[in-house]
Amino acid sequence: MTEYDDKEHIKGDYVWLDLKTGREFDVPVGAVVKLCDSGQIQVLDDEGNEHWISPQNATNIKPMHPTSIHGVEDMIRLGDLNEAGILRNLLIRYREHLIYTYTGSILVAVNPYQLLPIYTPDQIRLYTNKKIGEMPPHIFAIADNCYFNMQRNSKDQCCIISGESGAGKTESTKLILQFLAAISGQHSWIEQQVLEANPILEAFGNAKTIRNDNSSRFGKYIDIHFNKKGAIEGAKIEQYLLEKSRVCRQAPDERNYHVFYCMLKGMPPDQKKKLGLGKATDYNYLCMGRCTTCDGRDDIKEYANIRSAMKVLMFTDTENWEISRLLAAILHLGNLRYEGNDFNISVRPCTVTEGRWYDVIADIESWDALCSNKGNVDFANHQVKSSLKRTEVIFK
Ligand SMILES: Nc1ncnc2c1ncn2[C@@H]1O[C@H](COP(=O)(O)OP(=O)(O)OP(=O)(O)O)[C@@H](O)[C@H]1O
Repeated sequence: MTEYDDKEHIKGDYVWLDLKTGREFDVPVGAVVKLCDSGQIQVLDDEGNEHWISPQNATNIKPMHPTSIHGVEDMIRLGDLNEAGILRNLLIRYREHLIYTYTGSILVAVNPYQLLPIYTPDQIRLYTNKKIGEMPPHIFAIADNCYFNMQRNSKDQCCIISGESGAGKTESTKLILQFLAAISGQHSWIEQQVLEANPILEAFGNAKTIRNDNSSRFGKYIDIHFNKKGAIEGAKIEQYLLEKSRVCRQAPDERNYHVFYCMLKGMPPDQKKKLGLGKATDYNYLCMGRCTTCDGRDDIKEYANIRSAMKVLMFTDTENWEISRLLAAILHLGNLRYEGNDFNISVRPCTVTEGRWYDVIADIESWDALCSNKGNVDFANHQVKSSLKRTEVIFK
């Protein structure tokens, strides 16, 4: 027993309150003693609830270590280094809009779900060329540390960003890139291209899910190359495990990839006419989740951003048009309906009973490439009733 957990509780003391509810994630919460009256103790917990603790339940409260009372910037310093201590530390800091906290060299970020004024050019300047710990915890401090370790030691550096869906990984990645681009100096075309790759990747690889309106449905590894002077010279982005099934199916309240909705909202009418495109609700592949819009996302504006990012990345007009045609063909193909003709032979022909814009579908030169990528799929041996599934197989 330490000195601080051996004493009588008095008004104003901070304690850990273990309500022992038996529920999942049952951890003690912080509380402050409001009253001590003939053995009974009244406490007010961090969530604003009052509790009376009888002498029989006195073991439900334990004194709090002084480091947990007002929180610490580096959780290594917590006297109560346990789940309750960590969670309370993050909570009280979060309530003061301090979303970043260190645990040694690891940065813990709590998603604020609001734009905080902590990513300005002034903040970038403040965090440039500082040792970790010299300034309050910040994602810029981690980026700065990597950059200067790379320069000082001539060694590659790596940041791993992990967390559950919606935790803020994508935003953190963008902030690190923004910081590196700002401090590496020259503001070159290459730097611009590295930054502008994001809107394109997000358009084709992010979607609205029930947990995150802009959920990345793939993992990525971004390799940034710096020259000897520390300027960005190039980048390579590798993507892993794209959730291909989303092209054909979406869970309730979820959307397909952003690019489809952006294209239908933002493409000029004459181009849409050529591709036979209508509105999102016209396409099976876009409305399975019964959700074609996304609060807080402006698909028209996003389409303009995608197009300008494509310009920066030097996609030609022909390439842009081919991409639009491919996207349109996917949507039309999703609207086709089939009927089997003869179920007695192994290669079962079928008739398309419903569908329009065959020319857009048939005219896609890349179909062959798409299908041959699926090398092992034997279309002939699938049941004709699963023709719809076959269409999906092409996309997956
Ligand atoms: N630092 C931040 N400041 C303000 N808002 C943020 C911050 N980090 C995240 N958000 C908000 O939270 C949302 C979800 O974050 P983000 O897309 O980065 O999560 P994620 O971890 O990449 O999720 P997923 O694994 O689903 O892709 C963002 O769209 C943004 O609104």
